[in-house]
Amino acid sequence: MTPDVSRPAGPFCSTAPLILASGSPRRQEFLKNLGLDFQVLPAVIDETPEPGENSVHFARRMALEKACQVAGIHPDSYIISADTVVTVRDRILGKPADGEEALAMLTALQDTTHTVITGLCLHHREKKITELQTCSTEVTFARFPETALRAYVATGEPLDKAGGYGIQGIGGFLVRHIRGSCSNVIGLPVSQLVTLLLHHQIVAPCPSREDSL
Ligand SMILES: Cc1cn([C@H]2C[C@H](O)[C@@H](COP(=O)(O)OP(=O)(O)OP(=O)(O)O)O2)c(=O)[nH]c1=O
Repeated sequence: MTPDVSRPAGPFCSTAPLILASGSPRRQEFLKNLGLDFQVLPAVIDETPEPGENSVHFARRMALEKACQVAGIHPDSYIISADTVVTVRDRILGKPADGEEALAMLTALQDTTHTVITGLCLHHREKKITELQTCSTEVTFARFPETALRAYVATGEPLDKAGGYGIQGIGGFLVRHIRGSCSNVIGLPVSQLVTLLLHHQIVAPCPSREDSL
């Protein structure tokens, strides 16, 4: 593989075959920034909550199902998967189906605090390793006129994102306060993930980086 010279080398190196079971460009970017070599293999699963299922259970179940599906094809690799949902007043908000649903989600989040929950899974079928964790972040939105929300939806940014916004992009204007991991809101609790990867010795600090100080 040709190294990407425009990107500074990340602080870690992979020590085992690693698969990201996600089509999310944000999750891919996080792993690239860490310096990891990995393959991308998005899982295709039914992402519908069971009746009465709470958000934490749902996000964990989705992350586990994504990992297990890809493990069926690659039982000899470590698989990372995640699922991010927004929850407000006991409702689970996934990705909006269209602009109208995105607007309804953003309206429900106005001037209030919601929780962003990510289920994170690290799985290796042959080694019988399944780590399933949760990360929660509280996000408080300001209030804006409906015309502003409509104009934001028209940018197209909300459509592939849970809750109908992207904190890392234009949607940053919606957020008055955040408590907890920001990377978690963007789809991957990176600090928690690196702790897991180091614990299982799947990544190591990159020796060339350590020596170049
Ligand atoms: C709230 C919020 C969500 N998101 C994204 C993170 C996730 O990619 C997405 C939630 O959908 P997910 O179903 O978690 O992930 P995905 O469909 O993008 O990818 P895959 O199912 O293949 O793993 O919303 C942001 O990028 N910024 C935000 O501020």
